[in-house]
This record gives sequence, structure tokens and C-alpha cells, in this order.
Amino acid sequence: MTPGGRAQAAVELLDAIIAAARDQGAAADTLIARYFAERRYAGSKDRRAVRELVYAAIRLLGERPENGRQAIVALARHDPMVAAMIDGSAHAPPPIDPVEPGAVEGIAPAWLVDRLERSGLAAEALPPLLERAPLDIRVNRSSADPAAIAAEIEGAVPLPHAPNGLRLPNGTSVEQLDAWRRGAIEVQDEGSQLVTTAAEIARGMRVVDLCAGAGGKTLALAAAMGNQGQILACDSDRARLSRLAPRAERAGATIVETRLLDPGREAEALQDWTEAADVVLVDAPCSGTGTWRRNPEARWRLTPDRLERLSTLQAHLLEVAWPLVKPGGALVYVVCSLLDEEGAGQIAAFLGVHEGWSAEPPRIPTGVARGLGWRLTPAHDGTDGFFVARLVRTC
Ligand SMILES: C[S@@+](CC[C@H](N)C(=O)[O-])C[C@H]1O[C@@H](n2cnc3c(N)ncnc32)[C@H](O)[C@@H]1O
Repeated sequence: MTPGGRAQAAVELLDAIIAAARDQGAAADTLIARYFAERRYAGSKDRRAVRELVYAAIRLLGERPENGRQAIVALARHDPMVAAMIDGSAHAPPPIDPVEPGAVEGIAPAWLVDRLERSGLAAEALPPLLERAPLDIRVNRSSADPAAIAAEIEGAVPLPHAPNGLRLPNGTSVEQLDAWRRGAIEVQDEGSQLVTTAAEIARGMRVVDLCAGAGGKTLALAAAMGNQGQILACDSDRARLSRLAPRAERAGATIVETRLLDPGREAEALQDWTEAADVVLVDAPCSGTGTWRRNPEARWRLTPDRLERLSTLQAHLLEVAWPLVKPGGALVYVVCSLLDEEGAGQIAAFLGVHEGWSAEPPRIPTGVARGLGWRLTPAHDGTDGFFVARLVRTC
């Protein structure tokens, strides 16, 4: 592809990504993969260059642009190398008129910046939300030793805080590594590894992972339990949950049972676990404001209405979760969001109507207190953004 052809491909992809963000369609990565699956003539260098243009534009623009052309115009005004690609040559986008409007640069839509600031994020903590994320892995302690794995994988270095974590050079094809194939490692951000630590899990426990998805945290829990005890991994999304079993098998996690839940009827399906769990983990669905490093277009998807619906769902899941905790057990609530309405606010509301619970600071070696929970941020901790609270049932 010519430089102009790459710029034109970026415009087409940005059009698709903007429409998908507006209509809750597929993620940017999926759209990029589909685009190139239909254009086999594009080589790996072309694909990488187009992808970089697309993500540079997404990161640059806080408000969702009207279209891909406005997005690339803004990027060109920011970066002369991009401007030089838009020269009107064959396959290139038409040249930019000096008075042509471009999309507006920014961290996020104004309403969302306002909510983040009201949630206690300082102005300097906002740009790191959009920096490139590192590639972190968790070593499966049930079957492997982090030092041995570090020696086996080129460029691997220990994570600053998570004891079983390593950081790999960006671009490492993890699924091609022998260590991955034999179930010794999983890709997992350091923040995710640390919030799992907050569960203070031990061998032989009975644990419910209420929103297990494809099992990222379930597998970390199973490893922390030395594969002894019982984990009930639930989710309402059949496709996600169905990916858990093969991952558990690869990791040798034999203590995991999965259960598909019907939204709104979760309590019925979980009656046999009433007051039976030592720990219930609620890794709740959220706006993902803490994971913009990986999904920067997520900030173009969120609306106040959607945030409100997520917040209602989070409160509902806390209501589903607490009856499963046995006296003396713990409810661990996690969101990968930095907004108080999804984090500290949820915990304050829960404790306002439930007696017999006390909030304990999670034992995480980094992060800062937020309300009755704990918060990790890219700026302070170099991890994805998370809120985690640990509530102990006192009676
Ligand atoms: C943040 S994700 C979980 C990620 C997962 N724990 C991990 O570590 O990879 C939240 C999950 O909640 C699930 N969910 C949404 N509504 C639910 C419900 N009513 N009951 C159980 N799970 C639900 C979603 O399908 C999604 O997989």
C-alpha cells in the first residue's frame, strides 16, 4: 500500500469504529481484523501502520468524531507525517483544505471528564488513562515458578507488585510460547492480578466467582488455592462462560464448576450456595474507564444512560452476592472503572442498607484508599484502573 492508501484505509476503519461506538457494535480490534481479512493484499507492515494510525486518532480525540475524515484531519493537524500522507494521490484521501473542520482533541467526552474529576482523579492522572498498556502475564503457581518462567521467556522481567507476574516486551506472541501452551502462564494485567490478591484466598476454600466471564480471575483464584477447594464460576453470557472450561483445562484447574445464570433470576439458581461461600467475588460489568489503555474507543461508547444502567446492574449483583457469603466470609467487589458511581458509591450504598458487614482495606501493596475501598490507577500504580472493596460478613 502507498502511504496515501494507508491513510485512506485508516479513514474507512475509523468510519466503521465510530458507527460501532454509536450503535454498540463490534470492538475496534474486531473491525480491524475483519477489514484486513477482506483485503489480503495488505502486508503485515501495512496492517501495522494502518492500525497505528487508527489508534493514534482514537487516543487523540475525546469526543466521538462525526466521521473518519474528521478524525484523520485532526490527526494530520497534530502530526505532520500524517498530513504528508493525505496528498490526494491515487488511493489517498483528498487533500485537506485549511478551513476544513477536524474533530476535537481531548481525553474523553466533557461529561465523562467531569465525572472522573468528581471521582477524585486529578488532571494529571487523566492522560495516563490513554497510554499504551504493557503486556503482563501471571505465572500459574500451581504448576510453574515465576523465576524459571522469567528465565525461559526472552525479555521477561518481574512485575513491580504482583508476586507471580512478569512483564513481557510489547508485541510478544504469548499464545505461541511453549509456557502458554502447557498452561504455565496467562495474559493478565498487574491490576487484575492484585485485585485477585484482595480476595485473600486459601487452599480448600469454597468460592463463588459471580461474574466470571471467560475466567481470567477464576484461574488466578484456582492457582492461589493450589487447586484445592471449590470454585463456582457463573456468568449470564453463554459465549464468554463457554471459553472458561478449555482455559481451566489448560491451566490444570480441576476445582472449577461453571453455571450459566439467567439475568434477573440469579438468586434462584444459586440457592444451593446460600451462606456457603468463604469468598464471593463480584467482578461486575462496568463502564471500563480504567481500561482505556486497551480499549480507547470505549470512551466514545459510554453515555450517561448506559452508565446509569450499569450502576443499577452492579447494585443488583451485590444483592445477588451477599446471601451466598457465610458468616465470617468476604464479599469482594471489583470494577475496572474509576467512577465513584460504580465503585466507592456502590459500597457506601450497600453498607447504608445492610447491617452486619464491615469494610476492610484490601491488602494490596500499591494503590490508594477511595471511600471504603481501594483504587489502582495507571498514573499512580502503572496498572489498569480498578476499584476494589472487601466486605466481611460479621454476623
Ligand atoms: C468485568 S466482566 C468479568 C471479567 C472476568 N471476571 C475476568 O476476570 O475475565 C463482567 C461479567 O459480568 C457478566 N454479567 C453481566 N450480567 C450478569 C449477571 N446478571 N449475572 C452474572 N454475570 C453477569 C458479563 O457477561 C461479564 O462477563
